[in-house]
Order: sequence, then structure tokens, then C-alpha cells
Amino acid sequence: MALSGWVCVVTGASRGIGKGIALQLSEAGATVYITGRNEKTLKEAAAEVKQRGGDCVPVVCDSSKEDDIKHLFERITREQRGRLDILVNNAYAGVQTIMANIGKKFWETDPSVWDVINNTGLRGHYFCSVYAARMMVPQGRGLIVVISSVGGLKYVLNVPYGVGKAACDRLAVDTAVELKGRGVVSVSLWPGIVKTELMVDYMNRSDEPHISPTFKNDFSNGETPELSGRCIVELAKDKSLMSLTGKVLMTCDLARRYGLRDVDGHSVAEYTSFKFLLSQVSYLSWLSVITPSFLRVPRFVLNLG
Ligand SMILES: NC(=O)c1ccc[n+]([C@@H]2O[C@H](COP(=O)([O-])OP(=O)(O)OC[C@H]3O[C@@H](n4cnc5c(N)ncnc54)[C@H](O)[C@@H]3O)[C@@H](O)[C@H]2O)c1
Repeated sequence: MALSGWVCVVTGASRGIGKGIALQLSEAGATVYITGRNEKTLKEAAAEVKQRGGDCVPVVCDSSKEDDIKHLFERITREQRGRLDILVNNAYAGVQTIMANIGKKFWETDPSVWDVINNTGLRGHYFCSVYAARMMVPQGRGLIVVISSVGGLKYVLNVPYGVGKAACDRLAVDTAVELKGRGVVSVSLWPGIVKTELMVDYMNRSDEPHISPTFKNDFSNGETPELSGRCIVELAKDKSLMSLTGKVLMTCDLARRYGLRDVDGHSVAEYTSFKFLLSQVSYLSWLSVITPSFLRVPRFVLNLG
């Protein structure tokens, strides 16, 4: 129980990656406050965490409302005597809207899609980070993780998605600048393709015209929602964690760093390997068959990107 006695917050944990992270943090011994808007689904998720022996506190908290966020952190301060070890900024309200608008250009889409995607998934993260840092800085330790994605580096899905993810990455990098010397680590985490409930449901829709055979194959090799949680547990235990502050981390890099497999026993897809990248280009995919998987794009190239 490496995280026994630790106090964590995972926002947006009634399903998907947030729930997976809560399951892993509580399995490692932490008390995990999970948030969401719907009391019923939140309590169901908490029951699942508790069923695996974890300590979980469901709190109805809408990440797009500052008052809710303020009350969440006031409650933790009261109940845990000011202790907070990890904040995972994960809440995201955009998945269904993104799926419903795939293929449309930004000018063909209702502009309010920006708010759906970024009010919770960016602004909410900033507000949570402020209140969490107010607890962590005085105690001189803590870890803040923002769940982002490769959309922070290149165009994926749509404009508000990518701009929001680039800003999530900058949120982690810039908060790390101001947290320097305070003992609090701030990182951005990119999961790969994750088999969340919503994604599985989307992929199962036989009438969906936007799913390419390549993506179907990538999805079948995708991550479970718990892999990100497994990576965060290892990060929290890492003696040289401070050296990672201000960095954008990928689950596949962390899996390699800590020798992790996914919770279902599968090895983690290497998204920066030439083998994977070649498989994405139809006329070069034959090359991926003969390319060894240990050949990867150097990190400095990604950083330049
Ligand atoms: N699914 C993937 O393949 C994938 C890959 C890379 C990155 N990500 C990122 O991971 C994050 C989580 O995505 P997901 O796929 O698990 O999404 P999801 O929709 O399955 O889960 C989002 C969670 O946030 C909660 N939520 C929504 N609005 C909220 C609000 N206003 N306040 C509080 N909670 C709220 C939902 O109830 C749910 O529990 C996102 O940032 C997403 O971009 C996902």
C-alpha cells in the first residue's frame, strides 16, 4: 500500500479515465475524493472503488462552477486537516459533442462547442489547480496532473479540442514555473487511445462512417482506463519525481520507465515507435511489419514539435 494515508482528488471520475485513475490510486492505499455532476453515477463509481477495498469519497462538484470547486477543497481541508497529496485534473464534458461533430469544420459547428469542451476541460482544471496549490504549497509537497492528449501537439478531432489540449499542456508547464522551489510537481499526462465506455460504445456503432480500419486496429490495441492511474501511482512513488515537473508525459513512456503492463496484461502500445507511425500511413504500412518496435522518434524531435 504505497500510498497509504495519501489524500487525492480525481475530477470527473464517474466513468472513463477518471474512474480508472481513482481505482488505481485507491488500490495503492490512498483516500480518493472523486467528483462529477451526477450523484447517482458518482455513487456507483465510488461503490466500485470501495468493492476493490479502496477508500473513496464521492463529491458532487461541477468543474465548470467555481463555487462547487471552492466547496470541494474546503471540505477536503476540513476532513483531512489540510492534507492533499495528488490532484488529477481529468473532468471532461466534450466527448459526446466531439463525436457528434466529427468531420465538420469549425465554421460549420456551433461556436458553443468551444465552451462544452473547454469550460470543464481547461478552465475547470485551472480553478482546481489554484485551490489545490493553496493546500499543497504550505505543506511543501504535492503532485498535480492534467490529463491531456496528443491533440496538444498536432491537429486531432477539431479546433477547440486541440487548442484546449495545447493549453492544458501549457497549464502544467507554466504552473510548474511558478511552483518551482515549493515542492509541488506539475505535469501533463497524455494517455494513448483509451477503451473508455463512451469510446467502446462509439466504436461499436456499425453506422459510424468516420472510423478507418487503421483506427479500428489501433483501438483494439488501446489502453484500459486504468493504465493512466497505474502510471500516476508509479509517478507518485518515484524518488526523482521533481525532475519531471513541467513536463508533458506519455503513458507509453511511463510504462517503459516503470516496466508496467496494462491491467489486462497487455503490453502498452508504443505511439512514438516508427513501427506504429509507419502503420498509420497506408502506402508505408508494409514497412511497419519489418520495423523493430524499439526504434522510436527521439524525444527532442517531439519537444521541437
Ligand atoms: N478516451 C480516450 O481515448 C482519451 C485519450 C487521450 C486523452 N483523453 C482525455 O482524457 C480525459 C478524460 O476523457 P474520458 O475519455 O475519460 O471522458 P469521459 O467522457 O468518459 O469521462 C469524463 C468524466 O468527466 C465527468 N464530467 C463531465 N463534465 C463534468 C463537469 N462539468 N464537472 C465534473 N465532472 C464532469 C464525466 O461525468 C465523466 O466522469 C479528457 O481530457 C480526454 O481528452 C481521452
